[in-house]
Amino acid sequence: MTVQDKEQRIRELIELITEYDYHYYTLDKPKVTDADWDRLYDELVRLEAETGITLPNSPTHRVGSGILVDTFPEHKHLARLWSLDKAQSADELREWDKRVRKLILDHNTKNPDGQPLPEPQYVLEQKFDGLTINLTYENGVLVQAATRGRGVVGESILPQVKTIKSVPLSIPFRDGLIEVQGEAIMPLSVLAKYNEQATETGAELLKNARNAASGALRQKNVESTAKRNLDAYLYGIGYFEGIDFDTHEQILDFLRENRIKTSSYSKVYADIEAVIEEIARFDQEDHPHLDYLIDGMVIKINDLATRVALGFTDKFPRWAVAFKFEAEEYSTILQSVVWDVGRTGKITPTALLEPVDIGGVTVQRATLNNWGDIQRKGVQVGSRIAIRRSNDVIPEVLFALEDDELQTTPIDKPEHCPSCGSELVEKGAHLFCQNTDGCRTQVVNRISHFASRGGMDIETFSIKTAEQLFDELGVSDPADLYDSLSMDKLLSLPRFGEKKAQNLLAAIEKSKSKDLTSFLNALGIPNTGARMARDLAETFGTLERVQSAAFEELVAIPGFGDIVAESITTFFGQERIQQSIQRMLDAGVTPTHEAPQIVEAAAESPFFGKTVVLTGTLTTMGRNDAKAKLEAFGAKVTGSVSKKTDFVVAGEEAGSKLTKAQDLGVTVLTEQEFIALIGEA
Ligand SMILES: NC(=O)c1ccc[n+]([C@@H]2O[C@H](COP(=O)([O-])OP(=O)(O)OC[C@H]3O[C@@H](n4cnc5c(N)ncnc54)[C@H](O)[C@@H]3O)[C@@H](O)[C@H]2O)c1
Ligand SMILES: [Zn+2]
Repeated sequence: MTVQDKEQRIRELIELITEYDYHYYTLDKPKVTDADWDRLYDELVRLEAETGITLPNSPTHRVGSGILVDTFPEHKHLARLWSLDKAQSADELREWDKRVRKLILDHNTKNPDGQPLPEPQYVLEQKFDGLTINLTYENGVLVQAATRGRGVVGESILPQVKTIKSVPLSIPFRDGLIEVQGEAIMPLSVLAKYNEQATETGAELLKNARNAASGALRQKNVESTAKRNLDAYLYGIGYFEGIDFDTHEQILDFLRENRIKTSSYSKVYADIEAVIEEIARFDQEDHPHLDYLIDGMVIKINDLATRVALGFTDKFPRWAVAFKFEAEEYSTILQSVVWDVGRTGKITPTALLEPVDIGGVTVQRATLNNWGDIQRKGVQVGSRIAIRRSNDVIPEVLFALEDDELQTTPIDKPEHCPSCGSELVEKGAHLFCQNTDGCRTQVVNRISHFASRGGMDIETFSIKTAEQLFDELGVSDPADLYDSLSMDKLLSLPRFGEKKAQNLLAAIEKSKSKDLTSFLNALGIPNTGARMARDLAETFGTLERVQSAAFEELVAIPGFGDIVAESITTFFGQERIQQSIQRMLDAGVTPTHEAPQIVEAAAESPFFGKTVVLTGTLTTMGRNDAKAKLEAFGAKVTGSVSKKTDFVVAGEEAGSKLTKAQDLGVTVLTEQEFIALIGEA
């Protein structure tokens, strides 16, 4: 590239980034994923460094979007807000640490008579991904709340911020003026619930938690903001008078004393290697369990005098750096859609993608959930789409990115089952094949699920076995496994020797004594996962009682909504299912439930007969241990908080469940209180 080419590219990049920033910051409707944006931005930074050219409108010298809409009044921040320098790798963090130490050394050498700056201590925090907010408290009263905007001037969104219940409207500190900085976020559970409802009502989906938070706070109509149930974490004080601080830790303590919500996670290290280690641990162990979005972690120098000495570039402080986690959202082109039929007859679409590299893995498929989802997400063949990275399941198509230059065509709605060709029926968002016993793929999926590990765990049974049994022996119902297979029949099958047949029959025989939870899970009740199968077994104790459970009894189980309860009653109401179950029982299947062993002193325990929810990270004993202990004391441990919950045990970083418990007035125990009550035993 010649210098002219580079300058040309710089202009292009500035234009693109400016356009994307407008969509991201001002409209809350990103045109590209963060990963795409970061790539362009990094390219711009590199070209500017190579050429020494920085145009006056370059985003590399500016905080935020630069565009404020006139919907909201302006607020001039008392102390400017900044962007953060970024590190993508451990080595980049080491370089940053070196720079910091050199700056400190230089400062101390140049000022031999002054108070020398101490060796750096690093505070490690989570980098919340939402909308930056700056709260002004004047003599104890919240008088202003603003977005970051351009850093110097933001938008005043006080009425909107007041809808966030954890933001105190007044604080005990009444002796001056302070500005508290933080991030407003939408909890992931709130987002999921919102989108679930939007799916039912056909309303527009929220794309992700960041845009949702940002969009909600920039609603003119405060009632709409309130409905979004936002939360906020505050992590710093920019401007202060009437009080003084020496360290960041003191600031955090002050915030907590003033009942301002801070993250309970912040750790201090003297050494960058320890920081790097902890970041890796956190990303592995804690990150997946958070109920809010974070896009990385922030490392800040603890000592405030050092911060003043190190100062700022025109964009970010030299005393802090953000370690960015690998992006969650990536973009690619949707090339076509293939349809499959699952064990319940549900027809599911899979998107075939232009291959995209996600963390070293080439991804070519993503799930689209169902026909209704395709409509709502507005994706078409040829669309540029955002997909979400996930570690163990195939990625999900999130939404179509706006790109006017692409030729797209609507996705055809299938009329016939891809496996058996029978006509499909539309129910809500889903399409169904109703050829329950004759649809090969459907039957094979159903029987394989029945025999799988989480179900009846029939050893040696595979998809191949299910196919063979269906094709050659007409096995289409799980009950057929128990009352219509024989040695002779199996031996008549191709590739079935005596040994193999014997093993299969023995495994089937063994499965007859599987417990009730496994049996219920094996049946594959629609919308009812393994956890719910267990809840059913624990609540009702016997198969007959589960089969005859009424809708009201089912919705009373914590975590069971209308849809689940309805699915269960409908399922057991079907004659086909009743007959199948009866045949299995006649053949000697005995699905029974054993209640957990209760310790002798249980009746005296405060947890006896109570419903308990565990949330957050328990540091002294793992959640599984805690659960086992509680059950031994006759408690029921459930997954979600409702009015029926008696106790919530909140460990570190407890999220929405804790908030919900507080809202409902459920007794909340800290880990220490819990351990005191349960006894060390
Ligand atoms: N997709 C798009 O179109 C698009 C457009 C623009 C920007 N972006 C994304 O935004 C990023 C740049 O955004 P930015 O400059 O707004 O933010 P940044 O990444 O520079 O981070 C600064 C912000 O981090 C927040 N933060 C969260 N937790 C914090 C903590 N514990 N301590 C201190 N600060 C904390 C602060 O509110 C602060 O405003 C890019 O990397 C890109 O991924 C995407
Ligand atoms: Zn079919």
